[in-house]
Amino acid sequence: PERQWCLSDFEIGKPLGKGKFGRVYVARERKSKFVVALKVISKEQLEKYKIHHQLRREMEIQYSLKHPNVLRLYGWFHDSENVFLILEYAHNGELYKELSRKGHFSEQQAATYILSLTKALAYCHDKHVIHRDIKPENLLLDHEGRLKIADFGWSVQSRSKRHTMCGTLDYLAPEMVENKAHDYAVDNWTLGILCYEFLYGAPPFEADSQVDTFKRIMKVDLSFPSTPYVSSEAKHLISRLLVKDSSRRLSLQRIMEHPWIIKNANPIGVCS
Ligand SMILES: CC[C@@H](NC(=O)c1cc2[nH]nc(NC(=O)c3ccc(N4CCN(C)CC4)cc3)c2s1)c1ccccc1
Repeated sequence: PERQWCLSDFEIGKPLGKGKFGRVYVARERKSKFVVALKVISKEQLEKYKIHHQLRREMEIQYSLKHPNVLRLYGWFHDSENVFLILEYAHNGELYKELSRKGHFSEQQAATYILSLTKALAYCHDKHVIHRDIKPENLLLDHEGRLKIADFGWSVQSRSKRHTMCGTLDYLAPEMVENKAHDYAVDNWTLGILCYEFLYGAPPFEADSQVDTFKRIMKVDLSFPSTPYVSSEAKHLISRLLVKDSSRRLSLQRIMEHPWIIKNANPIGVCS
């Protein structure tokens, strides 16, 4: 069976990030010198926010997923105060930092990331997992610049549960904004949002207030700026994903076969 880990097995390095629940540090396993990311969640927080079931689901889901574009969960352990998740280390950090640094991605870079995401989501949906919280903050880059989906804190095993979402509305599909039962197609909508944001540098329904974003999502108030230049194939793909009726959104399979993806994406998932 998997060996039992404990904190003294690791040398803890610098903090990598802070989420609503917990913090992540780079760490190195002493014997193998293998570098990981250690996510620490205090048991006090688990009690306070009653997120045991969410954490358990995140662990079970992420532990079972083994895909090149999904961040691995290698194991976990706990001590008297904390629960520790031993996660794959993504050496190049958060994709959104690269996006804000570059302003927007080239069509090749954007298509490569969208293809990686689509393959990862097809794999997750195959295992009846809906991530539901795909946004640039949850996308990491490994040492080769390969995209990794992280933080399955909001994912569910196919049955859609009622829950309150926190954070930005920008990525929420209409059925989630309306808190209707939703299905896998929410992730397809989000792919449309991300494709737009990768190419233009901002999400399509951004507004000054949450209420206005809400209204723009419900109206699917989509428009394409004249700069930067974006090909009509890219706009076609985005328009076939940002569709209110979830049953009419382009399927993951059809995204992989879309002319813009075929023409621009690097199939090995890494751009030169
Ligand atoms: C996605 C959020 C989630 N994060 C994880 O689970 C995370 C899991 C995981 N594995 N590897 C990571 N790597 C980094 O965070 C990272 C950040 C910056 C880096 N660089 C800075 C710039 N430099 C030029 C190159 C190196 C390198 C690695 C993270 S974050 C989370 C959830 C709850 C609490 C905290 C964090």
